Amino acid sequence: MKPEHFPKEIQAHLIPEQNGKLIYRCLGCGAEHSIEKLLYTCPGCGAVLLIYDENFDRLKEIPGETWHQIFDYRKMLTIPALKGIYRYHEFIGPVIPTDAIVYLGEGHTPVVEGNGIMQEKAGLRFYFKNDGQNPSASFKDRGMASALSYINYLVKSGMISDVLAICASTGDTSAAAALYAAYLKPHIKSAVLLPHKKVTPQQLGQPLGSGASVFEIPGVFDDCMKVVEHLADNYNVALLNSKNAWRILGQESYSYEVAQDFEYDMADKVVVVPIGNAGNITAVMSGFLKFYETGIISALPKVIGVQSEHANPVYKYYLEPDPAKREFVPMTVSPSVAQAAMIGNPVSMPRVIRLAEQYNRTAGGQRVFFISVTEQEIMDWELTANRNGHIACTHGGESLAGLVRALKLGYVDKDDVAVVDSTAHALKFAGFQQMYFENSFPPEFGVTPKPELVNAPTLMRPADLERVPEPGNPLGEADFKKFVRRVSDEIAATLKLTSLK
Ligand SMILES: N[C@@H](CCOP(=O)(O)O)C(=O)O
Repeated sequence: MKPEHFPKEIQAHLIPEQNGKLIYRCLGCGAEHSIEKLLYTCPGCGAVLLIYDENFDRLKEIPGETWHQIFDYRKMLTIPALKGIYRYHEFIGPVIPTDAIVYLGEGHTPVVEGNGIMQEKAGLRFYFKNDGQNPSASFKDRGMASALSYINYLVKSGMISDVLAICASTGDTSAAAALYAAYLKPHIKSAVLLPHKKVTPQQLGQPLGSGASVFEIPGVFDDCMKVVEHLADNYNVALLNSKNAWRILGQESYSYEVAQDFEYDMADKVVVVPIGNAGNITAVMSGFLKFYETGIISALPKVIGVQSEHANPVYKYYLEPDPAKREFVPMTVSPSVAQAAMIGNPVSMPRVIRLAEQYNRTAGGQRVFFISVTEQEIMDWELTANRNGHIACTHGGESLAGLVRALKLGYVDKDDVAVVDSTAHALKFAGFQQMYFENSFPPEFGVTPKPELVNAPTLMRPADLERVPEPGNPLGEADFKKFVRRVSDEIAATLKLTSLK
């Protein structure tokens, strides 16, 4: 549909204008800095930043119902720049002109309801939001679309050139960074730092395939992150981790989509996300707060942040009920099947502390909860979900395990409706499924397979057949007939099939 065919009152809002006045604000000293320079930490005190729109109040002048129509009508447009996360342009990057927006198919990921079996097992109605169906197969594409669109805008405006984008990664961020940077060739090149042997083969293949410079570093993600921070402080590089506040803006699209997916009715809703570097839960809280402040939603959903007990520094911080006594202690992580979240010192921790407090205060009571789950629970829930028609990754399993535990702890009510984040595609973490099926987990994971969740292929090679087909060496007609009949008979016997004759 063309803009002129939409209702008159919506036409004026349909194509967003370059607007807003964005600034970086320091979460430590409160100083404000211009966005014309790429900043990751406050030049004054070194604390992390968030981006605020000084003209945000103009968005409140549009009634909530009108915003619903704007976003709903934008769904029907065929303008690529507005097909992804920038459907919510006014909230994500109002300073970015539409011709600088990079769209690779990110966002608007499916929301798939758990079937009857799963809902009964979980104890409440829930949906998976499949962020593995983003272009690089994880939610990081939301943040990269935002960060790289902004960098593209700076390049197009002549403010920067020959950008070397760099990140540390447990595997998803690097795939997304390399993909978006490759699209913006030759202006942007990328380099990614990965902890050696701590990303899956699929994740290692992604930045290599996109042409990034890939560096494997001894240690864990937290060590890589320190190197990237050092590089960003001392060299001319663009840091693409979620320390870069533009990433957070893009990842807020997750909340906007959940709101739109549920017709902006967030009462009795629960949004469950795993926590690693903590950029995601930061963005989720920030996004819902912005929609609430502008009247687009009239209730704040509960937000549940889930961590594995092998990497749960955020959960441990919130174990202390008295906010004045809480102290954040980075932890040494142990091997985890939720490998992308194997992070002991999340860079966004100060943002989580700030936004969780604001979220609960705005809601008038506790709406943000933190849960820790075992490696066993993560694997069991992931495999159970996938046996019931989902494509959840281990982090999806972690989220679902967290939801079930939150229900038991009374944070969630059985009549609530939950949206569970599967942050990446199951295929990225297929190796953990294989370890489960083969009972080959190293002892430090603490995972023992449940026989009913184990699966393995059966080789059908009837012993009495002298010859079977081989590539490039087909059987003669008689041998082939025999082969088909014998293999069919064995499959039928194994599956106890009833004969039609
Ligand atoms: N899980 C992440 C770790 C880095 O997170 P980021 O959001 O700060 O980039 C990954 O996939 O690398």
